[in-house]
Amino acid sequence: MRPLPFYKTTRSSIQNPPKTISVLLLLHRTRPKPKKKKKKSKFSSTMDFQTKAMESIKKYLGIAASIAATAMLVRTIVNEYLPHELRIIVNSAFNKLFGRFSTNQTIFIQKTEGLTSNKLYEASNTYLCTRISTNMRRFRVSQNENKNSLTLSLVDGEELIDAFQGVEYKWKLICKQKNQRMDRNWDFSSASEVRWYELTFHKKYKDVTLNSYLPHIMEKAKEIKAVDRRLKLYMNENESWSQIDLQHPATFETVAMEADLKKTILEDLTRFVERKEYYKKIGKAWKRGYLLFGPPGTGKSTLISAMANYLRFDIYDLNLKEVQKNSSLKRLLVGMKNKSMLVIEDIDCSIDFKNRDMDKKNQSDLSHHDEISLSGLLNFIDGLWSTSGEERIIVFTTNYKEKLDRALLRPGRMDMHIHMGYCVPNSFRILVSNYHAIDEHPMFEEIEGLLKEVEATPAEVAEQLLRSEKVDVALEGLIQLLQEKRNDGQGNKGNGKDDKDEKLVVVEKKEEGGLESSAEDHETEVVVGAVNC
Ligand SMILES: Nc1ncnc2c1ncn2[C@@H]1O[C@H](COP(=O)(O)OP(=O)(O)OP(=O)(O)O)[C@@H](O)[C@H]1O
Ligand SMILES: [Mg+2]
Repeated sequence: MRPLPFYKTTRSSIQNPPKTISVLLLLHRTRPKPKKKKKKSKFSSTMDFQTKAMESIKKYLGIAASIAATAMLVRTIVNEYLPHELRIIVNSAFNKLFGRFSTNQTIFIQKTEGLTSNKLYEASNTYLCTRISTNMRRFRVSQNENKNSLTLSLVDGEELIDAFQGVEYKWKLICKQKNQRMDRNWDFSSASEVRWYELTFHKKYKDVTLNSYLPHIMEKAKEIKAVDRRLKLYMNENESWSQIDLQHPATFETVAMEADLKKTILEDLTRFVERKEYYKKIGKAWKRGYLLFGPPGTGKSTLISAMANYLRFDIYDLNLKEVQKNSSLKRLLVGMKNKSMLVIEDIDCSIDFKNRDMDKKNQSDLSHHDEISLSGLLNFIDGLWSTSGEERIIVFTTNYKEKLDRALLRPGRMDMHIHMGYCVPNSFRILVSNYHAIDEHPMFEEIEGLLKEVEATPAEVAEQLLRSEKVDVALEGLIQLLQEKRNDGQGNKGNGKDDKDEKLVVVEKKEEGGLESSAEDHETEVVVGAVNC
């Protein structure tokens, strides 16, 4: 017999056990001995194995989750309550410990760095607005005063997944109220809130992130801002520029001109902005000149606005009558920003430009030394000014190309000469589609026939089209105007000053002496879209 636990075993007690003990003894004796189990395999069946495996996984996941939760809790407490120095020590210990197990790396992009704003944060903000999906659980929507479309953005704590060159990036915006315990080094600004982005990616893509992804975001943000920003129209008063928002709605779609010419100009502008490296290589200032000529009301100013809207360039409308001296002119030109257009309208009459010989005389005459002159303007545009900025377009307009000084027309000065002519059937179709949104009408045939006979400017045609919202009434008015012109004989083709066989002409002076020795490098004359009348 085996001794009972906790009972003092004496001979007499064994022989005469107390009553309760006897019962227990009985029970103890009568309890069937546990049968020895046959040795089985550890897992009786596959099911058993799977269940055990699941249980173990659950157990370990549970442990891992509770470790992570505890770690997060400790970390929060540390960040909230510990003094700065201690916090750094504890945090770096945490990072060392958990960093070993993590394959990810996280970059913090704070809104402010010290007192200044962080450009990378601003760029990320702009960039991420374009990456938000409307399928996200939560996102912010706003509408800017200057924009027609809605802007979507991230909300605090929401994650956004982005991809770049096959790498996945996780973005998260964090906003925190600043409190006294918050690290003073964290944010010096007076804002009551601190914000930052957390950018997480696999650590093997650290180099791609720093060398390609972040620069890509900066570049994209620049492009987005360029499209969003309001264009400015600068005008000179005395020696300084004053600015207003440029709100001219003209686009290349709405400018009424011959299709081939339009295409040529568009391609030329696009090539110009894409050729930064080429200009650098040939050692030429990154600028391009356009001379727009044609009768009043043919769309020269409209085309300038369309060019500015297309390139997203500000316009500097230089009134030369306001400028007395060459030195003032230089000051104004130097004050221009990059990515801008210098426009001098009616160059032939905006200043009493004597011919260049007179200019030379003036320069030798001390009394006229600083007086504004054509050579002063051209030399400055070609010389110092060109090298002080980038991406500049210069546009001169005139109603009388033949009156212009030869210096203005010489090759290399104005790269393209664009003739804006009277309204032709093609331009009429664009105008009528702009104003009345129609492509066909029974009266078109008569109008187009009349336009081939008489000279009417697009401005005149546009004015008629605007007279009534009813297209029939407007077109009848236009027919009447064109018939009157024909009957008067004044506007008949062949009589006017703008008597040309070609409605639209581009005379392009190609760049000379470029390193790229191709046919392009020779001076060429291109006639585009000649429409015989
Ligand atoms: N080619 C065109 N395409 C579209 N609209 C035009 C065109 N030409 C003229 N218009 C209309 O006529 C108006 C006057 O045109 P714009 O001021 O562009 O002519 P301009 O050639 O600059 O004249 P000016 O020589 O007198 O300065 C514009 O506001 C526009 O409504
Ligand atoms: Mg004009």
